[in-house]
Parts: sequence; C-alpha cells; structure tokens
Amino acid sequence: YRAGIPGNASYDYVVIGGGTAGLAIASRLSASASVAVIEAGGIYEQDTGNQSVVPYYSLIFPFLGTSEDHPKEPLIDWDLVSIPQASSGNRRIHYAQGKTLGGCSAINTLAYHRGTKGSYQHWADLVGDQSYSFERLLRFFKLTCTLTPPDPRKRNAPNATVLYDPSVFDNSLNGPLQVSWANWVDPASSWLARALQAVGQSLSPTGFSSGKMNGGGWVSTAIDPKDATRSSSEASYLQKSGAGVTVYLHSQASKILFDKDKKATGVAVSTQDKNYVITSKKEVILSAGVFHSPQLLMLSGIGPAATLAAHSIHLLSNLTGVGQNLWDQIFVNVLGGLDVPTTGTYLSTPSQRALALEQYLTNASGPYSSAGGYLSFEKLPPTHRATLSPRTRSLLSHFPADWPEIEYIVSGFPSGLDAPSPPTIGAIAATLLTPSSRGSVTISSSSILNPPVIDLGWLTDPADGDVLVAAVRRIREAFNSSVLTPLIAGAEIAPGDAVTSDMDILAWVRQNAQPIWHASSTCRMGRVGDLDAVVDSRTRVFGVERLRVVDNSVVPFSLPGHPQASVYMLAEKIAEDVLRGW
Ligand SMILES: Cc1cc2nc3c(=O)[nH]c(=O)nc-3n(C[C@H](O)[C@H](O)[C@H](O)COP(=O)(O)OP(=O)(O)OC[C@H]3O[C@@H](n4cnc5c(N)ncnc54)[C@H](O)[C@@H]3O)c2cc1C
Repeated sequence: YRAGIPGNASYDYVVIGGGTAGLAIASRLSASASVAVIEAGGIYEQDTGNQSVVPYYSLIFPFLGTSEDHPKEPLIDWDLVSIPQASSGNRRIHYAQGKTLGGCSAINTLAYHRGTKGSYQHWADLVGDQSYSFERLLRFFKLTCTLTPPDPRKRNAPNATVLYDPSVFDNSLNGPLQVSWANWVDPASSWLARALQAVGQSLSPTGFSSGKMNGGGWVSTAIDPKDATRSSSEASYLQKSGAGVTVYLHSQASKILFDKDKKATGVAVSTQDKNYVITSKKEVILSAGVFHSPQLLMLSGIGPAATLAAHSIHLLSNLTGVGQNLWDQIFVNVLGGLDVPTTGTYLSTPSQRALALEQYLTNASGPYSSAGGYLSFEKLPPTHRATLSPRTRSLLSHFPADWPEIEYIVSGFPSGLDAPSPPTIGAIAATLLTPSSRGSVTISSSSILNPPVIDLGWLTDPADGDVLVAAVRRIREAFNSSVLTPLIAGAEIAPGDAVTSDMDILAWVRQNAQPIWHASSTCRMGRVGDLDAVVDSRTRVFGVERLRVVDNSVVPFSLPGHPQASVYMLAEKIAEDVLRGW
C-alpha cells in the first residue's frame, strides 16, 4: 500500500477507519479501484512494538484496565470512558478500542471462531435477506483466512487435544488472515477445562467455526504460526494489498460530505495541523467501529432529528436508530487458588524469561506464543434454568435453539504469594451471551473532537443479573468438582465463601462485571421501514446515497461468542456487493 500525504485528493472509494473491517474491505476493493483509507491512529508495530505483536502480551496490556483511572496508552487506544453505569455500581467503564491500523484487531485477544447456524439464520430473517444464512456466508468466511492445523509437538500438552472441522476452511483461497492454534498450553487452564468437562460440558467434536457452539474446546486464534505474531487486519489484508490502497495516518474524519441530492461525495479530514478533503468518485464506506461510526453519522446529519437539532446539525436523514440498540456482552470472573503452575509462572524470573524468549524466537512456541485458549459454551442446564424468573426464561426462549447462553473462559495468573499460599489464581469467567439490556451512543457537541457519549446499559434489564447469578453457581460446581479437589488451595477468592445468597451474588456481579469488548449493533441492519434500522442488508445507509457502514456496528445483535471472524466475513461479503454495483 501507499502512504497518503495529507491534502485534497480523489479516489474511487474512501474508507473511514483502517480497522478490522475497514482494511479488509479496502484491500478487496483495491483489486479493481483506487481506495483511500482514513485512519485516526498510526502503526501499532512501530508505536507499541512487542506489546501488540507478541500474543502473550494481549492478555496483560495494562491499558485494558476498565476503571476510570486505568493506565493510558494513547498511541493505540481511544481512551473511551462510559457514563456512570447506574445498574453496575455507578462505575464509569474504560472501554478499550483500537486507535491504530488494524483497529481492534490490533489490540484484541486473538480468539477466532464463528457464530451458530441459528444465529446467522436469525440475522437473515431479521433483515429479510437469506444471503445471511450460515450456508451462504460460509463462502465469505472461507475467503477471509488460511488455517494452519495445531502442532501437537509444539503444544506439548497431551491433555489439550484440539478437535475441529477442517471442511469449513479452504486454504486454496489464500485468505489473508492467519488462523492457527497456540503453540503452548497453560497448565492451569487445562485443569480448569477438565473441571468444566466434569460438570457436563464435554469437548465439542467440531470446534466453534462450523456453525456449532456447544461444549468446550481449545479455540483457534488469529496468530501467524510462522513466527507466532498477531495476525491483525493490518498484518494480513493490508500487507497483502497492492498500490491500490492509499492510507492516511493520524488523520481523523470529521464529517461525511454530501451534495444537494444527498449523495456522499467525500470526507472532511483533519490532522494535527491541516484540514483537507478526500473526494470519493463512487462511495464512502464508514468503518469507524461501534462507537465512532454512529458518532460520525450524527455529525454528518444522519441520526435522531432531536439529537441533531440540539447540536444545530443540519438534518439529512432522520434515523432514530443511529447510536441505539447497543448490545454488550459482559463477564464476571470466579477465582480460586490452584496448586498448579500457570503461564505467568514460567515468566517470573529473568532466567525463565530468557528461556521462554529463546523458545519463542527459535521455535515460535512457549509461553510468549499463546494468548490463552479454552472456551466452553452452554445453555444453562435444567437445574440452573429452574432458578431463573419466568420472565427471564421467557426472554431466553426467544434466542435460537443453538445459541448458548453462557461462555466460560478459563485462565490463570500467578498469585505472587509465597508458600503455603497457592502459586496460581485460577479463573473461570462467565460471559453473558444473551444480554437483554441495551445501551446507546450519542454526541455531546457537533465536533469530532468531543468523544462519543457512551451508555453501556449494563444490567439494566433484571434478566441479565438473573442469568449471571445462575452462571456463577454453575462455575462453583466446576471448582467443586472432584477433578480439582487435589489442586484447590484455600477458600474461594472471588466472590468468596461469604457471598452465597442470590441477592449477594447479584450485588457482587453489579460491582465486578467487566467488558469483553464485543459491543455491537449501534447502526443496526434491518429492513426498509424497520423502526430503528440504519442500514439495509447491503449496508447502505437509509435516506442518503453512496454511503455504507461496514463494521461491527451494523451487525443487528451481538452474535454469540467472539465477533472478529464475522466482522471480516461481513467485509468480504459487502466488498463483493460493492464491486457488483449492488
Ligand atoms: C481488548 C479487546 C479484546 C477483544 N478480543 C477479541 C477476541 O479475542 N476475538 C474476537 O473475535 N473479538 C475480540 N474483540 C472484538 C473485536 O476485535 C472487534 O469487535 C472488532 O475488531 C471490531 O471491528 P470493527 O471493524 O467494527 O472496528 P475497529 O476494528 O475498532 O475499527 C475502527 C477503526 O476506525 C478508526 N476510527 C474511528 N473513528 C475514526 C475517525 N473519525 N477517523 C478516522 N479513523 C477513525 C479507529 O481508529 C479504528 O482503527 C476484542 C476487542 C477488544 C477491544
């Protein structure tokens, strides 16, 4: 690709945001057109080096802290902070979002998998377009990536067998994203995985990329196995694209420009010392992510009329759904002391780190090469379901039959304490995959310089607390299973043995819920005439022309599990629509 020099210029397509979807679609369009990418950040490999490239560090980035006073990393994070979450301890949540080429794919935790067949069918039915069925999306999923099978020799963990379905990948397509399995297994995680299996969550025979998410498995990751480095949209799609893509770095789009017929004609851009306009001969594609895409639509005259009027913004299209319908999955970690080592244990002294570094550099393996890995999905079993209120059960019944309600994620970290204290703190997280609460994004001024105003809406619907309380009890079963009896050391660390009643567990959940950074749906896709729809099924924005939104903000709901595989898929699908002139 080429580096753009700030100043007026013209291209066939202008993509706002060089993130996950933005670079994938820009790269595909550039095969037959000129494409400009406007990206507010820089190049993460230069700006934060090993931290953003080496898989292990993605688990311990200090700036992923979620409290208001988290350590800052302005070179790659937007430093967005929500408004106080009234139903979640009145906390203001720092919600990390990548501000760099690659966007969130440059800072995420690398898990790669797809949603369930039922979830894509629900998408297809909701938007009235059967091309969103899993069978028809599979072609686009296959286009995105190249799969490298697990290497048992390097993983060196006989009790961490990987099961997956190779038929849903097609390496002959030479997909840019590298998908593989980590060349290291965390011992604590493999024990916690066995504990989940012991309470009935058996190993899935297919893994999680063939439209099924039921049971446990070692998840595939966006890691390039050749050197165990992050495969972001920048390291994959952009690096593979030719001179057809021109990237403007440290350049913030401040407004989408339209002619008198409401056709998008380009983008107003500002750098620290220059304002300029990039004109689009064909289309503008907005890929600024779940918080900034709705912000930019509103600043450009597309959104709820009342909001725009309040900030004296000229109204082009009154779309009440812009910034609404925010879905966010949240998680809580149940913690217990474990008498087994964990990945961090192998990195706690200078000589261990030197050894690990040698393994990493010579063999692309060892503790540094992995970003974790065991996930387990389930619908709550009948005994736990029985504890939910009738209303909660009714809300859950509206999700497709194959849509899991909880994702359990296992991990461990060194306790840092000397014996007789346990060396490891083992964690099983419960992530809520069926949130009923909704948040929103709005603006506080007509200027791009003011960040979007984010209300995550966490736990505002009682159903979400209800389900998470049941999930905490379920995790306690796993910690109490006989598999862990010889390894458990001491009392439960969190929530702690004193927290037993539903009311107390719920209070703890409200204080301790964390983001898993999967927010979506703030510019949701829908049918013409749907009350809060913002784009149609080809992601064209209602009420204007030559403008699409392509990122996780248009996905109509948070798909179960981790979204990046579907974001790449969507970029491939819409690139094909654009090139066909649809
Ligand atoms: C910490 C973290 C961990 C995660 N872990 C996982 C995981 O393990 N697996 C998984 O599947 N998903 C994970 N996710 C979620 C996933 O990465 C995101 O949902 C997905 O990458 C979003 O892609 P996007 O294209 O919608 O937006 P982004 O990738 O965020 O791209 C938006 C881009 O637009 C740019 N931008 C914004 N505003 C402007 C502007 N005005 N002008 C110019 N540029 C602008 C941004 O800088 C950014 O580069 C994680 C996310 C985070 C933050």
